[in-house]
Amino acid sequence: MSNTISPGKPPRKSNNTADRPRETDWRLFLRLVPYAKKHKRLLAIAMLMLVPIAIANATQPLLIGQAISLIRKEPSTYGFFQRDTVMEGLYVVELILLVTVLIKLLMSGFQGYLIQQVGQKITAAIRQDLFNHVTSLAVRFFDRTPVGKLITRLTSDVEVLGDVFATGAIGIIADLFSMLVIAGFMFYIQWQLATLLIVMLLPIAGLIIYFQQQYRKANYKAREELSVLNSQLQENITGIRVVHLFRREKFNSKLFYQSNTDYVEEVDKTIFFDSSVSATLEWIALIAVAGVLWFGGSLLLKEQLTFGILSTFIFYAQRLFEPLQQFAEKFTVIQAGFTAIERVGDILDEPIEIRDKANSRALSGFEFGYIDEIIENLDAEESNDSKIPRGEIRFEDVWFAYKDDDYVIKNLNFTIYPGEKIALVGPTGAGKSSIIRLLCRLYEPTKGRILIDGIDIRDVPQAELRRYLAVILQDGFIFAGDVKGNITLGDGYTFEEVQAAAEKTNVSEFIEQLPQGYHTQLRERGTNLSSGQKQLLAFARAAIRNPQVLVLDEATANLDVGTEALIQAALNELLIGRTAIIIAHRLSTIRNVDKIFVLKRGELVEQGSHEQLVRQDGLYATLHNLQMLGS
Ligand SMILES: Nc1ncnc2c1ncn2[C@@H]1O[C@H](COP(=O)(O)OP(=O)(O)OP(=O)(O)O)[C@@H](O)[C@H]1O
Repeated sequence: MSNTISPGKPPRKSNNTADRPRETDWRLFLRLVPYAKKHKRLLAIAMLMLVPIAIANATQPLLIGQAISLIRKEPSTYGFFQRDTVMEGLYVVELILLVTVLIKLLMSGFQGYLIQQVGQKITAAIRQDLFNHVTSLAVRFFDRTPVGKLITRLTSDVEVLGDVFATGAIGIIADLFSMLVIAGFMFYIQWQLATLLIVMLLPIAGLIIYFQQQYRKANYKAREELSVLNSQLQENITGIRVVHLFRREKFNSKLFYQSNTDYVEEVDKTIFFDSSVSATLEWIALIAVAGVLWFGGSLLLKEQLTFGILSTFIFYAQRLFEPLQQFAEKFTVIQAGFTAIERVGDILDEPIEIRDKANSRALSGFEFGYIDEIIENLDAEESNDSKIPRGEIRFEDVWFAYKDDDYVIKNLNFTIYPGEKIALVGPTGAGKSSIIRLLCRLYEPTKGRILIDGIDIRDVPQAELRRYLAVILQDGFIFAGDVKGNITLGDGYTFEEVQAAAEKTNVSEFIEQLPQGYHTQLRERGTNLSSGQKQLLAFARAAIRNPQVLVLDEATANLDVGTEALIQAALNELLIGRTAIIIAHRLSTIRNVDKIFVLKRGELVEQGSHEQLVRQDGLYATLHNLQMLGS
């Protein structure tokens, strides 16, 4: 067996942490298109309704102007309204006005409902995609991303996106369309006044766009500060016991105060830009009316304009700026929505570092279902032991760094043969758990490769690899749900299989003592179980999966001596014909393994049986002697 202890040259690592450029609004908007496409029909109906709504909207000022022209018997009165009496003409005007009001009222309401419905569906789809994406990301991503930050993006950012639809802010599209129709009507009726209003509109639109951009920047920062705030909250809640035990309340409160103040400062900036937009629009609408009165008045005096048309334009001046004013109201929500798409997009764009190879079979001759076959063979092995032994693990020139060139595993070469029981020992931080993480492909080696039964683990689908290997950690993680669910973890095992797995690992007695046995509800993170009890469940969880390789990372550290002996007896049975890797600090627990690998600062410095290593008088012997002294 090859075992290269001398370290080679560390491999070079590429630095690919280039900043992603900020996306434009248009590109952000396009991100929603694939989601919107799924609701084409509903959206098409909503968009079609824009036409009658906008026409009804633009007709109303015209009708009011016509009523005035009728009363004043002006030449600008349309022939259609010139009836036998003025009153009759007015009735017609009012009737049409009523129809336009009804169209606007009913259609706007229905359109708003449709858009909100689609919006909520889109938001739900984005939330689902985010969840699926986040849970597929490599562990490395979670090392560098605080949980609170992720939770903010998954909950409140997605919620903000939902608000864009829920508050009707999306109606801005209808408002903009209305502006276009109004502009068309104005030019048709009186081009000079129409030009005046459009000329006033353009610089204001520019100013609004400027404020909008500033608001976006400030809002992005505010959301970042909120993430920091949430990370702190999350950290304090999950670590509440340590906070109390070490009296960190005041100290943490000060830290929180700082983050809270930073957040408020950023929010203040967003309020400033938001108010600037509202204020600008408030006075510009009045100036537009004044402009129409001044210019229209002079035309009227020269008898180039009638009172009817002047009144129509006064209404148009208001209507034209109305969408912009509404924009100001919806502005905050829309901009916050863009920030949310940007932040959510950042996560969705995060590449999935560890993927299954699309054509793994072609690359390595690996057959999909390989692990299934092994498991079948394992079942059969109990009665028939003529099968080829499997469960060989080989590390070939493996290097690994969590970040940059800070290698925690250096030039590792070893082979674990089928059915062998191996122990990894070494001082704290030597890299024992990192080896396990690499073996399960939670991280990829920076250099070198890991083989199971001669196949590179990168060529094995992750789901199969992780069924092939079962890992029991010191902290058995518990999900909210019952005991049975925490053993099956959503796989379709029957109740009998769950019971059998628990019996096989000697944990059935403990489960049956729980208030409702296998149906006892466990709280999130298993707060109603002791650390040892959580570990016991982890054994049943591993056993039911019938793994070929079992990894125990300080798996019995939380158990009392009696329970540990019981589990050990069960393990001895379970491990027959299977490969095992055991990490243990208490060297007495691993005395009987086939081989012990001794690690020091990521390097394999010694290997052999307990007796051989004690005789060798190296690091293992020192650790062993120290423990003997202590006991
Ligand atoms: N997620 C991580 N990001 C960065 N560095 C890490 C990470 N996890 C572990 N390390 C570093 O890698 C080195 C090896 O850690 P590892 O957990 O493999 O040690 P170990 O031998 O299992 O230690 P212990 O006996 O204390 O469990 C340590 O120096 C540790 O600081």
